[in-house]
Amino acid sequence: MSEPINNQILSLRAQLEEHNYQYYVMDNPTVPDAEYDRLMRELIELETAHPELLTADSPSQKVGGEALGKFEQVQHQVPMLSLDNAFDEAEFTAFNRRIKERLLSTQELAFCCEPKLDGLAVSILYRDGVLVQAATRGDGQVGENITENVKTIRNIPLRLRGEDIPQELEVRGEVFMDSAGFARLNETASAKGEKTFANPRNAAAGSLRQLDSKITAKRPLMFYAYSLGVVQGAQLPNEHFAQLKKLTEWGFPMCPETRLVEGTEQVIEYYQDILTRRGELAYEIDGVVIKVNDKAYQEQLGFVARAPRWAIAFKFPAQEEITQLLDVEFQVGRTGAITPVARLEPVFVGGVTVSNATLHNRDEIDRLGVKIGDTVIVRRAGDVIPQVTQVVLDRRPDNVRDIEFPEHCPVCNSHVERVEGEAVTRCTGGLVCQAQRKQAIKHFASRKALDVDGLGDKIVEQLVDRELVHTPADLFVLKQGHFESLERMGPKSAKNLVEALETAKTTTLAKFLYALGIREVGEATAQNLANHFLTLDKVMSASIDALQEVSDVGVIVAQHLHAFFNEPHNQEVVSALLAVGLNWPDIEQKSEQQQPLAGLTYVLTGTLSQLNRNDAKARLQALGAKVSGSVSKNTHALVAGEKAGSKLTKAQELGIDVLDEDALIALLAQYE
Ligand SMILES: NC(=O)c1ccc[n+]([C@@H]2O[C@H](COP(=O)([O-])OP(=O)(O)OC[C@H]3O[C@@H](n4cnc5c(N)ncnc54)[C@H](O)[C@@H]3O)[C@@H](O)[C@H]2O)c1
Ligand SMILES: [Zn+2]
Repeated sequence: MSEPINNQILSLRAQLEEHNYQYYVMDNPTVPDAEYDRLMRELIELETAHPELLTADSPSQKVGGEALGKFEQVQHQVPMLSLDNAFDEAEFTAFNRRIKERLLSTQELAFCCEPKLDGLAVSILYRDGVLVQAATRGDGQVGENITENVKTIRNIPLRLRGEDIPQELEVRGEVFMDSAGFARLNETASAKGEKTFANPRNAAAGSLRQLDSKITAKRPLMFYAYSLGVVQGAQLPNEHFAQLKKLTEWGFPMCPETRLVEGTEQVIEYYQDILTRRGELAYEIDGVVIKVNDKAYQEQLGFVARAPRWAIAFKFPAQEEITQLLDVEFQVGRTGAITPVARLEPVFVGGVTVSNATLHNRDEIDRLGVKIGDTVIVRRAGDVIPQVTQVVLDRRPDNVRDIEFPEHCPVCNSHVERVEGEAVTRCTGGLVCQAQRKQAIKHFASRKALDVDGLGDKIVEQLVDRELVHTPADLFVLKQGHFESLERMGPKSAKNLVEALETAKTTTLAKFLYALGIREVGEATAQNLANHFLTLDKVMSASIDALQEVSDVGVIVAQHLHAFFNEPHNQEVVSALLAVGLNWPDIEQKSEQQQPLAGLTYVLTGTLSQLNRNDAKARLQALGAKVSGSVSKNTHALVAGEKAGSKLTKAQELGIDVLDEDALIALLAQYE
């Protein structure tokens, strides 16, 4: 009988040891805390049922973490312990009952309630009011000397303030990273292609345990004091809460949510209140810590192997859980962005059952290295949409499949486009895609586009929801009766709307191009396109290179334009718009006289100091010149600003005229 049990115990211990190593030594846990806590519970239950199998070196008996050899070691005079957990109200009441029995107390106890900050414990030693040493918890007996790093944390006093300064004072508390600082740190790291931290706790631990304190100094670390170690040469209050108050007088920050309460009912109220506000707090917490307030009682209760009997961590529902990635589907957003969505084996996390999580984009999938069938960690913090944060590689099954990004929009089947340097993949069917329809039609009718008077957002939404309008072209075939059927639409406004649509049919090429809602094509760009190409046909058939000759159009905008007009669905809508009668006056080609630089190609290079490059380009174009991106034998002249490079060399090789900025200004002045 006890043979298989012993094996089970040994296996649990081995798993927990490995998790401890990843978590405490590498600051890079491979499973969520909830999973770790379950394994620990299982171990403790087996050991309790079979006390003969309990050994002193079991992870259930030790404070996790060992001091790394790369740091000097610090022996703690008073051990730094862990905390026992209560996972629900019943476990908390059981804790209360146990201690009352031990204390032979029939009265409700006073408790100090504190958020359980998710960072790491440090001990900071002051001699005659000056910070002389700081250490991590380590294995509880021996920690790591991190004095220089701790000195860089802005809200830790280097010198105590106020009066009655003790000869020796050891303050303990949590070093943590607030949520905003954590997000910023990870954003910067991922922008640089560096490794990101799984959660604020690991970010805090990784930042504090640096050999170079200059690195620590750059990290957004904070500290809240929550207890005392050694104290010599001072008379302190004999209640925990009052001691914390004393610490604040000496200049230590204390968590502002700390409260003194009486009895279990008030503890539960406190727990509920903090749980409700969990998402609003500036930092992450994984529960609250409940401590017997009376120091004499604390002493009477004492310790077990790895935790005090007088305190308990009353945990919140986990925000990270482990589950299976069943499949990946692709959703199309209002603006055409295609987001991969993970379909998960449903799992209870962050207080709800989660079966979908976002995978953000293609880069994120690559970064995670995730495949369909993988075991993954899902995180749901507050109201933020659940995310897949990590793959548990140890638990990758053999039959995993790669995630294939679609080449066509899953909603409208248009081509998808991915612009270089952008993480997002988009549907190019802006005018037809059901997912983008409302947005596209609102934009089409907006004031700076076709300016359809009276076609407000609410009306567009109803038209789309009732399937009366699929593309902007459909607007123009609607009759008064269609509009009258909408909510809050009388015959008069319906009639006005039909007339407004009729009026809107006559527009300009620039407004028409803008109304199409092509990504990054604003009013000014649309105007430049119209001036440059003169006709819609020429805009639609222009190559990426030709598009870049237009002022204000760089390679990205050119790619968006090209992709848009090459999508057959969009071509159909444009034809339909022309068929229902959209029209605009011809743009007059300026006469030769007004276009003294007609037929000449200029290239701009280097930095211009008096003119803005785009303006210079636009002004040359207004005079009829072409402005190209590269020098060839067809180039009429090169305008070379400061620090001109290879284009200048090439122009010189080809014997092409080179103008400096002053010469360009003189040229423009001559004709403008
Ligand atoms: N995911 C993993 O692989 C993995 C591995 C090891 C440990 N863990 C997690 O760590 C836990 C064990 O770590 P632990 O031993 O540090 O215990 P703990 O984090 O559950 O509790 C003790 C710690 O709480 C912190 N704390 C925060 N606020 C406090 C306050 N107001 N008063 C007192 N202490 C406060 C202190 O740092 C203290 O050391 C596990 O329950 C698990 O959740 C996870
Ligand atoms: Zn689409």
